[in-house]
Amino acid sequence: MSDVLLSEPIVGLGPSHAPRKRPTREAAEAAVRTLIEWAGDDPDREGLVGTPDRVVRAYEEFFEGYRIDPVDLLGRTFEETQNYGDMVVLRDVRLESHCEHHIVPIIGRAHVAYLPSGRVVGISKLARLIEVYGKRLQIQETLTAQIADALDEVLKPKGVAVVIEAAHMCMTTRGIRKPGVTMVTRRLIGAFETDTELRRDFLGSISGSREAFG
Ligand SMILES: Nc1nc2c(ncn2[C@@H]2O[C@H](COP(=O)(O)OP(=O)(O)OP(=O)(O)O)[C@@H](O)[C@H]2O)c(=O)[nH]1
Ligand SMILES: [Zn+2]
Repeated sequence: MSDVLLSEPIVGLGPSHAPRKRPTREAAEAAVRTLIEWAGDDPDREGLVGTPDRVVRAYEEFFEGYRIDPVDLLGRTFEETQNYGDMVVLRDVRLESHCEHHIVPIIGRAHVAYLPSGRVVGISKLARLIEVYGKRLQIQETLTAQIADALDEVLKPKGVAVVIEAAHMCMTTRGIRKPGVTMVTRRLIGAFETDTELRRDFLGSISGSREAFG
């Protein structure tokens, strides 16, 4: 199997995302073919003959977050805010990721808040930040921490809060098979950690938010 250098390196904050080599597309398709055979089917039958190509294209979509730099994403900020200083909350952002243990979906919702110190970021960039880290192989704790830390490091606000509620298909469709179970994780930084009233405000503003697991 010959390796080619990624045209764009895997990027991100934190030590686990150093630029890496990745295998060729042909090698990736061959691996899917092997998995089809492992499952017990014939990769040459009509219905499956295009599947390795489709799976590799799906992987490009599921994991495109490795090729997007969250720092660039949050780079454009606005300072003309009439000194707006209260918290900004984006709630009920649908979250789609893949569990790094079984490579099956994690589906849920994320709530992100920050307390600006002068600068604000375009609201869509918060949703994009969730996507960048969601479209990588993850465990929910790391995903939560990465989103919060990126916002904190780039925007340098007075505080950041991230809450994720998600269902893990590796727990619902296999293994222990417990449908309806959701995992809740949170990362509170700065004022959200130290100011009890602010934290209560934030948690109140996301409670009773709508269902997003469908
Ligand atoms: N903490 C945490 N655990 C996760 C997450 N996603 C999946 N897991 C768990 O990761 C664990 C992997 O356990 P292993 O014993 O190595 O794998 P396994 O034999 O497939 O485990 P089972 O799922 O229990 O069948 C399982 O307990 C999963 O439920 C996550 O986001 N955070
Ligand atoms: Zn899993």
